[in-house]
Amino acid sequence: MLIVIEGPNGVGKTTVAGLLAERLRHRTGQPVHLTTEPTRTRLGELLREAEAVIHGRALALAIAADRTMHVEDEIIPALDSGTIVISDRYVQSSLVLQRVDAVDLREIWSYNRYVLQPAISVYLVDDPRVIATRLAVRRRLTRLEATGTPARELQLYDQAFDFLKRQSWHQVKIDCRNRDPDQVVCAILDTLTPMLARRPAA
Ligand SMILES: Nc1ncnc2c1ncn2[C@@H]1O[C@H](COP(=O)(O)OP(=O)(O)OP(=O)(O)O)[C@@H](O)[C@H]1O
Ligand SMILES: Cc1cn([C@H]2C[C@H](O)[C@@H](COP(=O)(O)O)O2)c(=O)[nH]c1=O
Repeated sequence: MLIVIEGPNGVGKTTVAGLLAERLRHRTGQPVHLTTEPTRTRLGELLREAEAVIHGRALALAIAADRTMHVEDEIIPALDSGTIVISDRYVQSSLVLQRVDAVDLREIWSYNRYVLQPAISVYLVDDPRVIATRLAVRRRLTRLEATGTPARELQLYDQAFDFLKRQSWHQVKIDCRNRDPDQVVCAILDTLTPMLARRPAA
């Protein structure tokens, strides 16, 4: 089962993905692999380092190439061995961040349309003012964080959510307002329960 965690910069994806991995290991007794995009491969690390200078279409293509390798070399082998995979960011991130970088939504989709559909894409939302307060205390913002605003990102994420719905993606939108990370993870687990029940026992 591939679960992806999406949402604007600073909404809590990394925090929630880590906690969710722990809870799922405990609840299912099955192996859980936590991963991220850009990946921790040489290409992914290069993209993180070079995000300030690679932009627009070139970045969209490079991110899609990193994702393709991620799926083929890391995600599918883990799924094939019965492991639950959680990815911190996936396609919805591209449908937002590359748009912030002035690439058209349909063009971004054309670079991503053949990737593996996740079992569920979890979109985290919060009050843009709360997110802005979190970003304000960061020592350094990435180029794309500095270019967009939480309110604009949320607007683009909503559009990407609707777009992916039309592509028949299984998605859920989780409202994180006034919820601590534990409560957010409980809300995600509630939506995963029927899917987990259909998995063979460990
Ligand atoms: N539900 C929550 N309530 C309060 N604080 C939270 C919550 N979730 C995350 N945080 C805090 O918000 C900050 C940003 O969280 P995190 O790094 O997980 O966000 P992110 O979405 O992964 O950000 P980015 O995309 O920029 O990497 C952290 O300091 C984290 O402890
Ligand atoms: C998956 C994905 C990532 N990016 C860029 C945006 C940021 O510079 C980094 C992600 O860093 P974070 O610590 O997770 O905030 O990668 C992108 O432009 N498009 C994508 O699809």
